[in-house]
Amino acid sequence: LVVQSYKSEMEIDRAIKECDDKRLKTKYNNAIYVIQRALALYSVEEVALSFNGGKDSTVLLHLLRAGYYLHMAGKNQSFGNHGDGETTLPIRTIYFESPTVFPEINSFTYETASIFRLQMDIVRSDFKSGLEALLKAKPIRAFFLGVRIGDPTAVGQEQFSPSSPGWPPFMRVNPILDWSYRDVWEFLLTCKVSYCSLYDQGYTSIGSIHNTVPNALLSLSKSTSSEDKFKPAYMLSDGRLERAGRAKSFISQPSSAAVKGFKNEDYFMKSMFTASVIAVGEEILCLRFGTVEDPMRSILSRKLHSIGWAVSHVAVIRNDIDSVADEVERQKSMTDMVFIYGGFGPLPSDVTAAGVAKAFGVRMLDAFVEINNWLLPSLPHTLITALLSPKALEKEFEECLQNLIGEKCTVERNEMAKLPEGITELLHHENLSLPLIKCQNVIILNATNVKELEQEWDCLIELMRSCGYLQMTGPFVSKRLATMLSDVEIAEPLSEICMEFPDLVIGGYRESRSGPVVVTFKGKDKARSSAAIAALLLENLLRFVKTVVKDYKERCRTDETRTRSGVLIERERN
Ligand SMILES: Cc1cc2nc3c(=O)[nH]c(=O)nc-3n(C[C@H](O)[C@H](O)[C@H](O)COP(=O)(O)O)c2cc1C
Ligand SMILES: Nc1ncnc2c1ncn2[C@@H]1O[C@H](COP(=O)(O)OP(=O)(O)OP(=O)(O)O)[C@@H](O)[C@H]1O
Ligand SMILES: [Mg+2]
Repeated sequence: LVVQSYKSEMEIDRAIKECDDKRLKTKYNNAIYVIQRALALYSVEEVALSFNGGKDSTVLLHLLRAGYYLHMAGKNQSFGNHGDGETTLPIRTIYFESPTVFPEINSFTYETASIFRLQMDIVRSDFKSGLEALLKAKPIRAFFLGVRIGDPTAVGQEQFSPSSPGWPPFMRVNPILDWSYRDVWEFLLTCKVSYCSLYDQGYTSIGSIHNTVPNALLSLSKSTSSEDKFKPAYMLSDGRLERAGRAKSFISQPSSAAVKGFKNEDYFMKSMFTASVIAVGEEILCLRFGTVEDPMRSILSRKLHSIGWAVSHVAVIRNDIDSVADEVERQKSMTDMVFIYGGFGPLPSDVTAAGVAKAFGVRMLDAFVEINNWLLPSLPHTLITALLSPKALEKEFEECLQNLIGEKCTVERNEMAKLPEGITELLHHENLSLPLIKCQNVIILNATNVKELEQEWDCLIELMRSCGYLQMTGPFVSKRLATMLSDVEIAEPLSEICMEFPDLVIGGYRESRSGPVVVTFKGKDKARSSAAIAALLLENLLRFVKTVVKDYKERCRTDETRTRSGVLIERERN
């Protein structure tokens, strides 16, 4: 039995007011201000606390208790008291209980609800439909959430943010949006409130049982094993690594990115990792000069194919922030990973990073301030995957640039050191003079030619593989058939084969107007492509015979010597 330490809302307020941590006091006062604004805007029935037993929502619960107490005190009204000295928070609490939640989180949530006498609604469907049903049944207009800057879901959010398009209408109130990992632990420890026991076992951010492990940076032994002992979460000195115990999830979003002419792409894209490749630059677009070739696009696509990824979209766009932002915004939600290059160099015309920032709705960093003393922790080899603090990040990038171009860099250096705020990770490799920039699922490559691209790719693969960002699957195998049959003649048998082989992408193109139609079969399993080809040949046998007869008749009529007998020549290409 875990006995939670009970603290009254007055004690919470007092603990902060009496501590000598100025930063925590400021964060606390701001959060209380946001809570009080929300309580002034909405009635108690119209607000709800979104609570899931995580550390951030535990902070939020106690802030809300204190905030509600102060709000009522301001109105000279008393807080709900049961006469037994215990108080209750009359704000509805919502818990989305999932079957893959840690039992420790679940029991902490229920225990907390019981101790603080929360009216807790348990929702067992997904967030969106759960919220839809809830809003129909209850007068809720705003939810308090423990979202913090740096959380993947925080991008573009403010302390008051309306729900996203496509979600039911409500206000998201984020009182601890600007709190750091350290602030969260300062608060929990200063107020001496209970938190879920998993945080004492090395968990630093908790998702589902399938994607969360203790944070390896808290491990007490050198080699990681299942019997490892871990330090408690509050010992993590670098909060940027809070999510290091979270596996990256790369579930492909149902992709509507069409690869023209490919019949099975919907099925295919859903079961594959997909990437888009975006080239930025007037010179690549050939809009004005029409001369520069860009072999990088096809090389990048081939490299992606070689690790089993499908390239679902390739674009060349103009060198301006809005074009980059529009394209990145579309592609980042359509594909698993976006690779962007060009528009990036020691010129003030660099717009790629600014466009990426705009696509995510974040700012570019301005002038840099001194380096934080907790920058560059001694991480495994050359990789820093942390979400660096904006200032530190900028400085770090700037230093790399300075090493690279030395004294020559003047004004442009500062321009180049600007990076999207809060979403940037720098990927360092000893063979790269400049780190690669990763903004969530967008990778900004610095390469300006094929040789540089190949080197960056090798480093990227090594780095991404080591931290699980890029899932390698088997390479694609592609087989081709060339036929002199007309498009109309092959359409029907091909669509039948497509239905029979949904795991293959089957497409067709013409090498020239009068040349053969080339049918391509792409998939992970060579035997499946061969089987599809065999089936197509069989399917065609009858039509083939018919065509020969028809050709013969036509030739007799027109005296034409050219045969259209549709000889199928099998070629193979890996
Ligand atoms: C009360 C509530 C409101 C939410 N509102 C939105 C929203 O407006 N837009 C959105 O994309 N996600 C919304 N979500 C989903 C969250 O962004 C996020 O997916 C969820 O908290 C799960 O986070 P996790 O995947 O890190 O566990 C909401 C979730 C909750 C609990
Ligand atoms: N299953 C859920 N039920 C109710 N609210 C949730 C749920 N999942 C997330 N939330 C809301 O979203 C906020 C942010 O979730 P997030 O996972 O980042 O933080 P946490 O769970 O509180 O802490 P941790 O980062 O340690 O997991 C939570 O504080 C909570 O308000
Ligand atoms: Mg969580």
